[in-house]
Amino acid sequence: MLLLFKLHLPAAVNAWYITRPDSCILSFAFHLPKIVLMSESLKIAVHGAAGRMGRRVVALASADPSIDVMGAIENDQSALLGQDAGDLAAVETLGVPVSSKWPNEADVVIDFSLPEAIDRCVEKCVAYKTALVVATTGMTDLQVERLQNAANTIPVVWAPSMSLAVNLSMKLAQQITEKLVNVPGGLDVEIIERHHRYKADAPSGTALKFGDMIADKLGDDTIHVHGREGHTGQRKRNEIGYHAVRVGDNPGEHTIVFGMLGERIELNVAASNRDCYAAGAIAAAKWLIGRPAGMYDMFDVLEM
Ligand SMILES: NC(=O)C1=CN([C@@H]2O[C@H](COP(=O)(O)OP(=O)(O)OC[C@H]3O[C@@H](n4cnc5c(N)ncnc54)[C@H](OP(=O)(O)O)[C@@H]3O)[C@@H](O)[C@H]2O)C=CC1
Ligand SMILES: O=C(O)C1=N[C@H](C(=O)O)C[C@H](O)C1
Repeated sequence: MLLLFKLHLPAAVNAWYITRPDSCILSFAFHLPKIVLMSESLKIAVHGAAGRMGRRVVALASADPSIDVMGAIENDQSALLGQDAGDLAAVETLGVPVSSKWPNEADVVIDFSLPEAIDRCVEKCVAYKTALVVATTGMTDLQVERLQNAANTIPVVWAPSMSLAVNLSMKLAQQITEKLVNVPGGLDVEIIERHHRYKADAPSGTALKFGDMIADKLGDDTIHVHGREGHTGQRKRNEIGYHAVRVGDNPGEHTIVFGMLGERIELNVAASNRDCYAAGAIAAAKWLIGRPAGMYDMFDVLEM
């Protein structure tokens, strides 16, 4: 029997190979990419599998015939340990129990967890040379540094929003800023984000990324101001203001206000449900397989 597999190499070599199964080398040593047998399903483990996002990833991934959801990782205190991940996600029973044990056979881990959970996830993925999609927001600078170090060893996609519409809007926001940065009378940029009442971090990772990308075009002296209260004095020319609204079950909405004297533009991007993020993370997982170690984002995945 012959098996087909695809090999992604750092250089311009990226081709289809044919080999016999008994001569397959499943992974190269340190720094080199895994070779994934394309005749097999992509083995995905979900970190934070019982959470709001984890359940949607399980639901969408289990409906994809090219994916085998083989791990559903949760914290060792979770009341949901042992429950079937498919049942929790309200799809078919998958025979994959929610567990705190790390599945060492995964090709990719998709993480939608919490900052307090991310370090172990990164360590395990490095230890097992597993590709990693990180969607968790609110990480500390040190955690980001650790993730960046991990990307020297494994391929990582890291983005505060996996949504196509959000990533496109980020590019549009940069273009708008570029066009308006020197407008007579000056430009005021404010970012309003709205999320569900359960969200733990503020402002959203997405709002911060919008702010960073806009600041790139505004200039190095940009000041990031989080909310306003009291006798604040006049707004400074070089501020970006952030406002975090927490209401009901909003799955995520961002409005970037570009205010000028006499007119304004509001760029609004809103999710109707969480599937835009789950689908984006699954696309990132597929894209990541076979890539060399490195830090990637959704602009890479979406080729923007
Ligand atoms: N990049 C993107 O596109 C998106 C990112 N997000 C981000 O994803 C993260 C998760 O969001 P959401 O699903 O709403 O949050 P949830 O709180 O619903 O889910 C987080 C899950 O992680 C679990 N968890 C806690 N500790 C650990 C651990 N040590 N190991 C494994 N799992 C653990 C939690 O379990 P328990 O409840 O028992 O603590 C919970 O089930 C947030 O940071 C959010 O901002 C969300 C949407 C889109
Ligand atoms: O917690 C959420 O829900 C979301 N978090 C992400 C963020 O902080 O940017 C992405 C999305 O907006 C939903």
